[in-house]
Amino acid sequence: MTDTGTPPLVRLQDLNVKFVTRESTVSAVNDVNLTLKAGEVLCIIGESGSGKSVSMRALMRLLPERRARITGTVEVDGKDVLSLKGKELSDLRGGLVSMIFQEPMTALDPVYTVGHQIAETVRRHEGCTYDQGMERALELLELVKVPSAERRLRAFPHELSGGLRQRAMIAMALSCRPKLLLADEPTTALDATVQIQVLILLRKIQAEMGMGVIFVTHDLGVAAEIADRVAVMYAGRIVETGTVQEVLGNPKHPYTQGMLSSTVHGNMRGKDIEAIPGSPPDLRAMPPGCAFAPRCKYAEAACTTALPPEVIFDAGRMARCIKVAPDSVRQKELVPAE
Ligand SMILES: Nc1ncnc2c1ncn2[C@@H]1O[C@H](COP(=O)(O)OP(=O)(O)OP(=O)(O)O)[C@@H](O)[C@H]1O
Repeated sequence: MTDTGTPPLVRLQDLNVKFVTRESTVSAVNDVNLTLKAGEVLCIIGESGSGKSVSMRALMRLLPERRARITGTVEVDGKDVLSLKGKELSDLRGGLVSMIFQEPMTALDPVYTVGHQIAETVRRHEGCTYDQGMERALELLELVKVPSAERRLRAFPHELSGGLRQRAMIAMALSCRPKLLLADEPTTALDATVQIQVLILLRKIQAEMGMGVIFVTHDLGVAAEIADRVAVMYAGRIVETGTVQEVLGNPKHPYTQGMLSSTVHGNMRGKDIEAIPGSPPDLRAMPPGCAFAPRCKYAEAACTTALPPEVIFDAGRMARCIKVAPDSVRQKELVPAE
């Protein structure tokens, strides 16, 4: 439950995803706990391979069913996503939840005009006529600020610039009036000016529609721009959560601190940028203790033998690090390694 007594829009509880092949098992997502309230923007940040996309895909059940072993609880709008079948699952994907990606051509079909694709989606979803669908397509292109929207309805995706294609994909994603939008690095491929325009637009539409958004990025600047709350992932685990101000302004986990000091931001002229040494662990052979310990300048012996507990500071403010835990927690709650 949220503090207003309503169930959260998204609840992930002890989510684990393993990819099993004959040769190896990849622990891509480990014991992830997250909630998202309706109308809130959560950014999941972390470097490549940290499990951000796999967590999003688990939410929409878009992982290869035979290879991906998913355990735990995934609830969206009170629905138990992992047990949905057939029509219930397509209602989730085509209505309640929408997803936008870095590459718009994964969502847009190159052989149909932009207007046709949006109109068809609206027609199927709302049971209206094709012409009504086309009217809504026009409204949606105007909503995402595509200039000369009427003319762009008749354009094929390849006739649009990268920024306009991104806007067309957002229009398409909004066409089913989703309660939840999953955004997987949707602005990463755009140049900085276009990126900021798309982020501001998304934030505005999200607030107007009261839509929940989970936004995946490796870019702290993007998180600062769009997020209400932030979850930092490292090697498949959430290592820190909090409001965007708390996490970026007062990071508690050494990994978050390292990411911030290795990022160029504000007026850094004359200041050193400090890269985090080393690289993330092999997800096929995870170390027994904290996965960040081999790269952490504060690591002590205990960090390499037992998994650090989630240290909760306030509702929603957590860091998984024994260095920030009070002594009582350090003595009692160190979780033995599996
Ligand atoms: N279908 C799959 N089969 C096997 N392993 C996979 C599969 N999909 C993802 N993985 C592995 O799961 C791990 C997490 O991947 P994920 O795509 O979630 O990372 P990410 O944080 O989103 O990174 P990026 O920013 O590069 O997209 C990676 O090691 C990846 O190789």
